[in-house]
Amino acid sequence: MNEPIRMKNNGQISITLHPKRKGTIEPVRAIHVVEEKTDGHEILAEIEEELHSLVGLKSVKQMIREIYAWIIVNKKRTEFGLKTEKQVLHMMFKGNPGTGKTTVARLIGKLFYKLNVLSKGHLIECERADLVGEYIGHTAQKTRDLIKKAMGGILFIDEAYSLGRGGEKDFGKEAIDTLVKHMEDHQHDFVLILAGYSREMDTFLSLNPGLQSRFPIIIEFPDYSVDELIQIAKQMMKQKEYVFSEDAVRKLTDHLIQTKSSFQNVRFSNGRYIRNIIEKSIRAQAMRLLKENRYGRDELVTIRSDDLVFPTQNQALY
Ligand SMILES: Nc1ncnc2c1ncn2[C@@H]1O[C@H](COP(=O)(O)OP(=O)(O)OP(=O)(O)O)[C@@H](O)[C@H]1O
Repeated sequence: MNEPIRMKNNGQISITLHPKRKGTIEPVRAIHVVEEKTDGHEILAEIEEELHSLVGLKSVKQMIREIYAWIIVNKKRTEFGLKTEKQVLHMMFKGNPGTGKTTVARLIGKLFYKLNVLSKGHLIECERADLVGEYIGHTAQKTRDLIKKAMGGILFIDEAYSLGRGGEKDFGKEAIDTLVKHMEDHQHDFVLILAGYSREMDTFLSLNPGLQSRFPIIIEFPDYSVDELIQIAKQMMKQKEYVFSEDAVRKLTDHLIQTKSSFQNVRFSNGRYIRNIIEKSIRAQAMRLLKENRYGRDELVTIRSDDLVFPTQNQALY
């Protein structure tokens, strides 16, 4: 984490400032304020490490690197008094459930905190019901309260298209208007991410033409391939200190091939589906071990093919 004041190798004192960050210090004449020279590389290394832990998402990773480069270069240009592009960082994430949208939003929060773009970098996740109220004025108040909580961080609205559901007369419109007002007034205090399924988000934007230009960064999250889903599964298992037997990997692969083909063009819930299988299978393994009364280390960590529990068709959807 950045310290507000740091002595550098060359004897200069660097102050890292953010207008809203607690404990920051106003620069005084005697102190030469310089931009951290090493920070950029350190942050990039940390970000690369985090990106590495995400399976697939090649174009998402590329986009994050571009945003990173854009912020750094803009900072450097400012130092030389050069013109910079207006840095609007509100974003739209389009993709099916479980494709990593929330995970990436959290990562972007961390990145912006490290780059001093946001003072806290936390994520406030919400959906229509959290924003929309029941009477005139209630929605604006609820929306404002959430924006307040998100100050210094990211306001992530899942299934954002549902705000446009009821048209002009719906309170969703009031929520959109309040959001738009605040994203202009507090442009540098929070980042708004609207997330949702691609098709619905496109319809939502076509019905609210003024919105599109306010979200210059649009990231598409594709469905994962079977190979990627297996990698995600192995990674989740590793984090929980479990492994699949070879048979279990084969059975899971076959199941995913079959499920994905039967869900073509429908919303398959990707990483969330995998997490579901793992949680259910861990419980099934525990029942088996109890029955067999076998508690060796290998037994405790291994999920066998007959431990695997697959969700029903409906659970695969959302
Ligand atoms: N690329 C990935 N690498 C590793 N794990 C992933 C990846 N994508 C998703 N996951 C895992 O899958 C699960 C669902 O991901 P996440 O909640 O980020 O998806 P989402 O797109 O926000 O879904 P939803 O909109 O349905 O909430 C999480 O447990 C997450 O850690």
